[in-house]
Parts: sequence; structure tokens; C-alpha cells
Amino acid sequence: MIIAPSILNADNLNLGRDIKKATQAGITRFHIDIMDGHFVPNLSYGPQLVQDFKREFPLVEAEIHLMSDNLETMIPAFTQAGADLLEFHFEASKKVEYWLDYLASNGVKTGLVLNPETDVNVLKPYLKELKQVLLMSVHPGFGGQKYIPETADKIAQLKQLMKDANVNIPIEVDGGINDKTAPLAEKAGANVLVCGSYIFKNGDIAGQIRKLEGILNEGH
Ligand SMILES: O=C(CO)[C@H](O)[C@H](O)COP(=O)(O)O
Repeated sequence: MIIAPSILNADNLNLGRDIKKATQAGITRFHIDIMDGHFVPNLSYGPQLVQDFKREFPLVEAEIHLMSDNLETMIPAFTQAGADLLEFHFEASKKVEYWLDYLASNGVKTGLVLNPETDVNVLKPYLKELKQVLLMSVHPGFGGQKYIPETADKIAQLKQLMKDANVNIPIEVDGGINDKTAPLAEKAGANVLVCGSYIFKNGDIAGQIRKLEGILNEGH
């Protein structure tokens, strides 16, 4: 299981410090939420943040979760900024195939994201080109929301879809992950968990990461 901390609810005035604390606790990938105030009702970071992240932490993966329907501007900008993995929403794109090709030819690993209400079957034509699928377990736009329990059914449906297509890529779950919900997502078959508030909000970043890892290890 990979834990990818979402920096959205970290202390933004001490972001470098908090990211460093998480890497010292063994984290090798961060989830960076990009919100455009249009596709979702919130604003977050721009490409400069990603560029600075890669300058300071070149060996740590920057996973970009693009919550925008302005892909023409955003995808090239975040590709140039140094995204290792870029995930865009199926709901936000009329040219999925075009952007998958663009990202692959620029050496960026690609994931598609589905909102909670979107049927997993929409992924069928793209599964072979994806490096990951991200299932939202909250409605995108804000950290600190409650995990939607029906996510387990979506994970099961996606696993079946992948099996039928003979594809085996990681399933990532994002939103409301904590010590109670992480085991639910793991049991349902998630391979990557995005976790924001739980890790960054209580002041003991390393302790929260260890706690989450401990709980996930108990299941084995
Ligand atoms: O994509 C997101 C919101 O749109 C965040 O990544 C997600 O909500 C993680 O934060 P938290 O763990 O606090 O729920």
C-alpha cells in the first residue's frame, strides 16, 4: 500500500518543513491538489509550487491531481513544471485520448480521476493507456470531508473491469482517509491512499503516518 499525503491541508506557510517531516517518515510520493475555482469551487496551487517541490525534493514523486476543465492551459503547464504523475478528471475532458497521448509522449505517467457519481465503465476505452485510476471518495474541492462508504462498491466494479480487460494498474482512493476508513479502502482493494487532514492537522506528521501504516499492516 502506498500512502500519498495530500498537502492541501498542510501548513502552507511551512510547507517545505512539513513535506520534509513526511519524507523523513518514509513518504516517497505526495499528492498535489490543483483547483481552478471553476471545475471545483476552490483555488489552490499553481505550477510554481510543483517546480519548487521538484527542486527541493527531486527524488520524491509529485502526483498532480488536476481539478480543472481548462486542460489546454493546465496540462502543459504542470508537465513543464515537473509532474511525475498527472491525473485529470474524466468529467472535465472532451479529448481524453489526446491528453493521454500528450502526457505519454512527454514522459508523464497518467491517471484518470472519477467523481463519486461517475460510472467506472467510462474507463473501458482507456484502461490500457493508464498508469493508475483515482476514485474520489469525497466530492472534490475541499480537504477534511467524510469518506463516502459506497467507494468500496466502485473499487470492486473497477477491479472486475480491469480483470476483464486483462489490465493490472493501481487503484487510488482520495478523500476522508483516516485510521477508520483506510482499512475499508484497503479491504476493498485500493493500492494507493491519498491522505491529507489526518496526516497534517494534528501536529505530529510522522506519528500519524506511522499510525496509519500500523493500522494497514494489521490487516495482513
Ligand atoms: O482531492 C482532494 C479534495 O478535492 C483532497 O486530496 C482530499 O480531500 C484529501 O484530503 P483529506 O484527507 O483531508 O480528505
